[in-house]
Amino acid sequence: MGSASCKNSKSATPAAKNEEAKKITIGVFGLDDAGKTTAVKAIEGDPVKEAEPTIGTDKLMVPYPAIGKGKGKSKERIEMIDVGGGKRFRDRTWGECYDKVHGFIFVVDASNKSRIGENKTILNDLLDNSKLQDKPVLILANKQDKKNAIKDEDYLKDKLEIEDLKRKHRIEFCTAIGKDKSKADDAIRQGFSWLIGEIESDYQKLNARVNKTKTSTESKSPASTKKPRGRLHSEPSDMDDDGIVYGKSRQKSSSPPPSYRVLDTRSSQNLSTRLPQLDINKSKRKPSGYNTYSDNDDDKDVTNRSFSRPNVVVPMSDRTNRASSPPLSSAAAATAGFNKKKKVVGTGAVGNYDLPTNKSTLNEPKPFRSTYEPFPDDIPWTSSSIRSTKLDSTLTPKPSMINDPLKRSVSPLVRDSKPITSTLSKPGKINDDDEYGYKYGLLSSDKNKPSYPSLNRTKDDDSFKYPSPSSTTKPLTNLRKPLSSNHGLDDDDYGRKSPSIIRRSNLPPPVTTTPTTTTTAKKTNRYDDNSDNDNDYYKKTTTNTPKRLDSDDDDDRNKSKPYDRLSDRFKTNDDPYGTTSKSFSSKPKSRFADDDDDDNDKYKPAIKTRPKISDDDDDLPSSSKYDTRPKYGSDYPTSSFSKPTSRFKQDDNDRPSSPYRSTTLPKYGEDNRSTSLSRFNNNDNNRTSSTTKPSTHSKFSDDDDDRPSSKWKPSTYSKFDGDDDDRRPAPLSKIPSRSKLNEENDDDNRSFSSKKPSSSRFDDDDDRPTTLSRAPARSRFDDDDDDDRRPGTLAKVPSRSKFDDDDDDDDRPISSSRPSTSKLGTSGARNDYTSANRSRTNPYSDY
Ligand SMILES: Nc1nc2c(ncn2[C@@H]2O[C@H](COP(=O)(O)OP(=O)(O)OP(=O)(O)O)[C@@H](O)[C@H]2O)c(=O)[nH]1
Ligand SMILES: [Mg+2]
Repeated sequence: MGSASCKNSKSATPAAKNEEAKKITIGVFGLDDAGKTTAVKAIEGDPVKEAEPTIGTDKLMVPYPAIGKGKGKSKERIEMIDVGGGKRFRDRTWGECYDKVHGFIFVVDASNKSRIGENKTILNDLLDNSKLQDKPVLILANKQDKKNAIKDEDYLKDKLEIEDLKRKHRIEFCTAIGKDKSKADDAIRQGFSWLIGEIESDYQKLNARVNKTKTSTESKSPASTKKPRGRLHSEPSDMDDDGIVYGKSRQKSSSPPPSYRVLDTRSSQNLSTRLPQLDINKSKRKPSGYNTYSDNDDDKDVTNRSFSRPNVVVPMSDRTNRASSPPLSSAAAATAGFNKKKKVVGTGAVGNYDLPTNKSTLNEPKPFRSTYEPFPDDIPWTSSSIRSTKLDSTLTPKPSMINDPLKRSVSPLVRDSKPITSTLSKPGKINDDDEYGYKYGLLSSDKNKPSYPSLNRTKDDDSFKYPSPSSTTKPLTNLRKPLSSNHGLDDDDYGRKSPSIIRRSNLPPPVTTTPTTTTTAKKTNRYDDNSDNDNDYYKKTTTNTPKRLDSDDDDDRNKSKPYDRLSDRFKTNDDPYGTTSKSFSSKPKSRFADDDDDDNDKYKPAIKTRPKISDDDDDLPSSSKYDTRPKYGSDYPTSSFSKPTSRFKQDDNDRPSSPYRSTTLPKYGEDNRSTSLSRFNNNDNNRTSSTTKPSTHSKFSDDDDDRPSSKWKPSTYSKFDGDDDDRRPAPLSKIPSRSKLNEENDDDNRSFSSKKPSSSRFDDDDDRPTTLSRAPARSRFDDDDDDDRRPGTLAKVPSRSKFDDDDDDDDRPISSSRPSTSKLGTSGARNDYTSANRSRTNPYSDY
């Protein structure tokens, strides 16, 4: 590493001059998710299928292209400065590279037309920058493998507004993720060769500029003559290359890192004297799952790449939600005010707080916990107590309260309601649970909105990449929102405002049996299996459930006179979606129908009126009264209702369950097991695997049987139910991965937990109900924040690729699922996933 730099041409010997002539530094710029890293890796000869989002800057050496005489045959290397494309990086770190490069590459995701305007702005800013003036530029119109990619040069130039570009430039239409693993796409190679050739042709001039800048920098900071070792890019500076004065705001550890690299032109020493000391090393945490980042400052870890990731300095504002964050040292405290204003300390930081390092396992749950931690869990929430509470009208949580996070946090009663919702077997409660998760975990959808711009491929994906407390919750939010919005259940879910009354009144006389109907429903019903699973799960795990259900039912009965059977109310659900319409087009509805079924009868009056065939309740003790269940046998698609909720319930184990999965799965009609999902079926064992578990039980397990589980049960359970603690926003791992939803490939399910699964799922319901495989919603996220996308990590998550193909246009919704994947520690998984998806389509368009 570091070959690029530091020689002063004036003092070089002839031999050194030759050597020096070979030192070329190329900057690689472009928006996040454009494919910069992928392109660089291709040039390096180490192609990757799924590059991690770049944080800060990354340097690596690539072979000299095979141009000129003997070029490419030597050991000469060209330094590539691969920058993170996130907005924060663009704003702060890019500028540090401008004067170091002899030329640059600008990578454009040609398939993402929605960001073409952004590309135009960024590119023109680069072209207008004096530090890059007259430096040759290679524009790579990447992702040509995607069908909607811009392939016309004139068109692209027009869009980028570079028709009149005078400087040396070239546009290559390429596919960075080449098919040939051994070599880069020809267009990339040719373009790179051209670029190097142009630089060589004007090397003296260009190199003089580079050296001049270096000399200038060195003279400013005597300390640099000592060649302190440290992070190249993360070193704070008083002024960035763009002239932004950070001055005191750029704080860093007073004690220089163990090593400073030769290339570091910043004076860490000066900084240390100027700035308050912040002993951040002690609090340094290595983000789990983050593959590329090395916490170790020691150069021993340095191979041919350097990361600019600085020690994590969490902005005070961010720390507020992180109970586990280590206390600030006195020095840190002294600078806290400043940090608070700036939010970012140090250059590297471009995102300090964007970095995954901010998060730790300890931190994850804190944010949302804080709201209700004050309320001890010592309250014996037994089923009976819950029951009694529920019965007590005064204690019954009102939808408004439930929905209002503030109220909940303040009122013990509200909190109490939480357990109720989570534990009660009513189907509607499921919604509540979701609500709960939504409200608390994600309430912050805005507040917690990940601030890891570059990390995420998708806007919201930040959390994926780098799961943080806030980020973790996000998925839920997304998930929940769509549901509620679609069905108008948002806040009313809880309200099962005695929908039963409505039902009962409206329902026709109960149909005792319609075996045929049942059968049909089963086939068509995608949730069939799911329900079964849930049942199994509950059998084993929850003993009280039946009771609760009963009691609940009883309540309903009390209210409703007309009911002959509990099953009646459920039946309605089945009919509409199960028996009558099997087409997936109806899926969206059916999904929700299932979820809501009970509570939501009000929403589906039509359905309710239909004769009820199903015995959801059958198994339940209460059902005995009605005794409907045996009639339909195991085939009955009970699961559909409970499914959504049940999923969460089973999340006990940290595995990311994806509630959505059900939506994606086409298989509901038939034997669940036969479907790809089958792996999840019934295996109790599956639970052991984090990813599969949730899905397995709730959705897929098949107990076709009638066992006494109530369909509602699933619904009633909140995702978090299983774990007492789980009600709170689960850690990322728990959160259903969006990937699951999308997954066309069963295999990939486990690998990702995505934040946004839920939302996506609903988005497309109408449009593409039929194919489970699709990642429905992704588009919806795409546009949210261009910059922000990608959870920071994790999310870059793996998942992004999944979405890509669905909509070429949308392209990446957000970042990141990457992070999440990596964070999850399943980088491999992510890769798998991406690769699998990639074959289909473009992973993420929007970053
Ligand atoms: N379909 C397709 N996907 C690509 C291509 N090149 C890159 N990608 C994908 O685009 C995503 C982003 O690639 P990266 O190389 O990480 O993009 P980047 O510009 O380095 O992103 P940041 O580091 O966040 O700035 C990854 O999922 C890649 O697999 C391509 O030619 N075709
Ligand atoms: Mg990158």
